[in-house]
Amino acid sequence: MAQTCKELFEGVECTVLGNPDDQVTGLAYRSDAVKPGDAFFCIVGLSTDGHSFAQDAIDRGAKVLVVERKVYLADATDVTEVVVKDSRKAMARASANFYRHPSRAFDLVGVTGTNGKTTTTYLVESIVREAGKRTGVIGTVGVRIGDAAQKSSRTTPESPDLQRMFSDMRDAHVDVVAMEVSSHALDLLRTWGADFAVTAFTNLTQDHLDYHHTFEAYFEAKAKLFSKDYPAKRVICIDDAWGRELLRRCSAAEEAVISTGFAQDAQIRPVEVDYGLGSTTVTLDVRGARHTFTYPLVGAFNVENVMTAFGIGLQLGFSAADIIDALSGAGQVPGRLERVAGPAEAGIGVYVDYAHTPDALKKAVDSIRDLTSGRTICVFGCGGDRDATKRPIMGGAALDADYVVVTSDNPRTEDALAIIDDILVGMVPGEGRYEVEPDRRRAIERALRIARPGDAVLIAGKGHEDYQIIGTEVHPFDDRIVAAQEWERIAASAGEEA
Ligand SMILES: CC(=O)N[C@H]1[C@@H](OP(=O)(O)OP(=O)(O)OC[C@H]2O[C@@H](n3ccc(=O)[nH]c3=O)[C@H](O)[C@@H]2O)O[C@H](CO)[C@@H](O)[C@@H]1O[C@H](C)C(=O)N[C@@H](C)C(=O)N[C@H](CCC(=O)O)C(=O)O
Ligand SMILES: Nc1ncnc2c1ncn2[C@@H]1O[C@H](COP(=O)(O)OP(=O)(O)OP(=O)(O)O)[C@@H](O)[C@H]1O
Ligand SMILES: N[C@H](CCC[C@H](N)C(=O)O)C(=O)O
Ligand SMILES: [Mg+2]
Repeated sequence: MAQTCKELFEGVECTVLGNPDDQVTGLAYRSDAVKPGDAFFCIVGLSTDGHSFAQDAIDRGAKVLVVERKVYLADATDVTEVVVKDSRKAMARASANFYRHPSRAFDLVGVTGTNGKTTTTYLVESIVREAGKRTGVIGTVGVRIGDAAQKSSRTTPESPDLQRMFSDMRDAHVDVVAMEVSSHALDLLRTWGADFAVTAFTNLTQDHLDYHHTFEAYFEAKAKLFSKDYPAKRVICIDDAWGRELLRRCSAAEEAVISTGFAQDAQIRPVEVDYGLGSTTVTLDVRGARHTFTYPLVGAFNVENVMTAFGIGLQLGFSAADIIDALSGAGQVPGRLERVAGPAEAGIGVYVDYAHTPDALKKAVDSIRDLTSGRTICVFGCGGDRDATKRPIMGGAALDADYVVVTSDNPRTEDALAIIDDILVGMVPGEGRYEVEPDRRRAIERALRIARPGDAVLIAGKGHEDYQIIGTEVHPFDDRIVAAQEWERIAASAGEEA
């Protein structure tokens, strides 16, 4: 794929210093990833300034530099400089231009909110597939085109990566792409220039205050997906005040909105819910029509996700009957209340879940506790180099369980014990109902040893992750595998003792 500078920057306000007919063969935003013929975007970042890597990019063969200020490289006369106001915005638009607006070739669904994005995109995927259509999925668990999966290091990739994925999906004749849109992505313009058919909101509770600083700024980042920058049909869960505010804004703009939630005035709302251990039966009122069905997800929060997915399905033009068939047969979302098989035979429910925010942890613990006859034991920790203010609140939320083993998540470059100290600040009223075991494998073992038939163990925070980041090293670690291994060891030693 190659384009002239002129084609690449169509629609971008810019000054081209050099030859506008120069051919660009690729896009890069990290100097060490530059290939000969690339355009390199110099981005003023949060920790460093991409302009200072311009020479490195040229040394690696960059043909075009996109800059917010001229870098005047003395020995780079054959390099074209494109001066723009905002490198990120220019990068997003140029990426869409470079791949020739692939998101116009399918229906793009964007799901945002603090929790529930991954789950909702998986449910949307089931709905589309049930109708015999092709899907693409982009999010925390990875990228999928039909059944072909790729790993991805971001929930929402940077714009050149995102548009390349869209282009691959267009080539695969995908009909609908369901993607998660993180608040970082909206703030950093990763989805700028993408054409959405439907955008959906799940909820807003505390997370990422290290990045956004205030709740209002966090909300306004999410709200961008519902602004005139992203015209689309909308689905909004109105169970919190932020969803209601979005509904107000979209209704004022006379947009096609479906509201969902437990709220009495939601257009899709539950009339009756019967929560089971492995499934839930719900009667939904869908704009006046009643539908009763059973689907294989548990917990009240998943009722919200199911309703949001239902709304997205309707906005995409699928019938209620097809949506219900799909939701009834939806598969397990990896690492979301995923049951570990071994202990189940001994009457102990062990669940791995990705709850890594206060609201998610509270809801996950409460959902398990409500379904368990015995005690609920929770193992969790908090990630390092991320919002530290959520740690004590998560400590308090975990105490909804009968017993808690506080451990490490991904400490990253922070001291694991210091993170645990932050968590314990919120656990004072729970004196005697928790213990600390910083080694995550030992903590999981400990919880499994404490559990008796009828009890449940919730291992929270890492869900589908198959690694643990300690310092800057990435070690293999998968809660589901570790729990199965530790259970096997415990069961074997119990067998020997008997
Ligand atoms: C907070 C955040 O999102 N930061 C993103 C941001 O980094 P930054 O502004 O700090 O960039 P920087 O390090 O100052 O560098 C400035 C520029 O110089 C470039 N550079 C830097 C070094 C070098 O040697 N050469 C070089 O060219 C960088 O590529 C960058 O373009 O821009 C970079 C690319 O330009 C991203 O890689 C980076 O994501 C970092 C790695 C990250 O961890 N992001 C996470 C928090 C994130 O986005 N998470 C959300 C999930 C949220 C959720 O669902 O819970 C996600 O969507 O994944
Ligand atoms: N609608 C919801 N409301 C509150 N908590 C939820 C909801 N849906 C899921 N959760 C909880 O949040 C965890 C993460 O769910 P999911 O992965 O679907 O969310 P996400 O928004 O994609 O998260 P991330 O920001 O990490 O991408 C689940 O494991 C569960 O504990
Ligand atoms: N998308 C989330 C993932 C957190 C998962 C948790 N295991 C951690 O490492 O903190 C984030 O970047 O905040
Ligand atoms: Mg996700």
